[in-house]
Amino acid sequence: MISSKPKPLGPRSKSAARSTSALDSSFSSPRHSAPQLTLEPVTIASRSQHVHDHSSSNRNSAYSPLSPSEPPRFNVPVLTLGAPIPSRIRANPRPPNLYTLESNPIPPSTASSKSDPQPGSNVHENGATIRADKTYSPENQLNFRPAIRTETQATAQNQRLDPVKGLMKVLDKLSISDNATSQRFDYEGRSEVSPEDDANDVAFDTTSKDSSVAGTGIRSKDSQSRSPAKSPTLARKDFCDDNFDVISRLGEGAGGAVHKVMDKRDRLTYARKIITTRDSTSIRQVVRELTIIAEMRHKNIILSYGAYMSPSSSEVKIVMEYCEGGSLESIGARVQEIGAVVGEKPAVRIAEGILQGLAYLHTKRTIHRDIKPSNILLSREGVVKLCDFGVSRELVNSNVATFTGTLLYMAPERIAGGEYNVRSDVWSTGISLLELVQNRFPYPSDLPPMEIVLMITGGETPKLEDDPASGITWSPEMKDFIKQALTHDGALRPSPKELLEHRWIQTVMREEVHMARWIGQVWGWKTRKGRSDTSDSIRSGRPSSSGSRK
Ligand SMILES: Nc1ncnc2c1ncn2[C@@H]1O[C@H](COP(=O)(O)OP(=O)(O)OP(=O)(O)O)[C@@H](O)[C@H]1O
Repeated sequence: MISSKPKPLGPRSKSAARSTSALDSSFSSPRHSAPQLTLEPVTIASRSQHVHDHSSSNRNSAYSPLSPSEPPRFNVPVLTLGAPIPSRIRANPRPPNLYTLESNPIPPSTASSKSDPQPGSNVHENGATIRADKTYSPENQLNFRPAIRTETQATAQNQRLDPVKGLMKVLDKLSISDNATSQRFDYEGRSEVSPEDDANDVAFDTTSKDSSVAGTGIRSKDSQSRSPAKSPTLARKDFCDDNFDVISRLGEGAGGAVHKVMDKRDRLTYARKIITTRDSTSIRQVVRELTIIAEMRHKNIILSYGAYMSPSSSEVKIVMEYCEGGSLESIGARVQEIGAVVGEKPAVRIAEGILQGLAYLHTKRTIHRDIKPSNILLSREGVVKLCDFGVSRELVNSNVATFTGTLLYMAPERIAGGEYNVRSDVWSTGISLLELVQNRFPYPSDLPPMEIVLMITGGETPKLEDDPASGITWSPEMKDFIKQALTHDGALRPSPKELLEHRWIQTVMREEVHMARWIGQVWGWKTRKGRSDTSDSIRSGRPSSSGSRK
């Protein structure tokens, strides 16, 4: 028995990865033979703080930097845990967003002068080839439902140069319809699926009898807070600052902060994203985001309840469902913190949820364009919810060469400024998953952006590799899945729908995984009996009998 007292770790230090345990080991048969470790409670932020606040800023402040005497333990250039690290790479294994390049998709002047390409023809712009199945202009940015589109097009001349007017119109239309909370669509956008019918989607209701999540034995930590699904009377309501209590700060992105808020009128909890509209460009961005999210109804896409603009400020506030499970970024950090690893079964559920969400977006002619761990949320029941459509846009945006999103997760073709499509989101999914299961970013992280760009575009493709030192072995199917997702050539890379057919998804999805329990284990949520659900097998790294990592 090795006894290891956790040392203060850098945010993504790999020392924890050496003392791993499969987070799903309680309901799986791990293939790894991780050393048995006694992990003492880590000396970082309290568990309750993690449950309610997954902000990266909070998390970062909870960690101490590696002590100068302790060598960094994560690996370069890519994939094998434990290799030494060049001195040029600092201890922080993943930098913050290196940069996010944003630009207005079409300046009004350009838009008004541009002649619309014929559907089906190819548009060449800034080195990118775009299939112009549909044209993109500020006019249809301001629309979010087909019926309104026609009307808006009719008044396009008036609106083109008035983004504030367009924003107000979108805000006005955005409030959710009375029955929207009970309506979901499959990823083909065909059939409606109600949360009650969907066994995976027990989300939205922590109001039932005993505030526990169905079947999990996990009692809601915040029995006073409720999610909105079972309150049809309040499905449509007016949102304004006065009606909300801010409970905690969940995080902050480029656009603004996200808070957990509670509606004082009914004590329902939401996540509220603030976007500061400094100028017409950011207003256009907000309009784009609102336009996209207002259309989305899928269990793997964050549900938006409405938006409002504070009269006294230039802020737009988007009210959306609160995802108690946090982002993959916060989950990854937490998993590392407790000295565990994510097993294949939960990994496959997460992968499947992301791909279903992307496939659905594709049916809506949308690519996300900013898939990364902080934009992949999990509900309390462990259901994936893609969020942050601030930089996503319609597939046929004629200015697709606009270089947005986070560089680190960008597909090679995007970085190279070439043609891209929904398959670029698949690359970002592969990098995000690889980072999650390996507990480290797949590329050397503190390299100057240009060096990372060269690695990504130069074809240095990360792989999922076993970690013999920790006794971790991944299935060949999972390795192949990652390999397919990270196909360097965007044209050869599978689409989300194609990747859903991969045998790793197909086989492992058949196995039972209790994602609600898993996410409860990750965050150490209390069970009905009042004890933490972070089971002994997670803490100790106890290998299960058959030694499979699944
Ligand atoms: N609906 C939600 N429920 C719970 N947490 C959320 C929700 N939406 C966002 N968050 C948290 O807030 C953080 C900030 O979200 P946001 O979308 O503003 O920015 P980001 O994705 O982190 O960065 P950027 O927008 O700059 O790329 C996320 O990382 C996530 O942890």
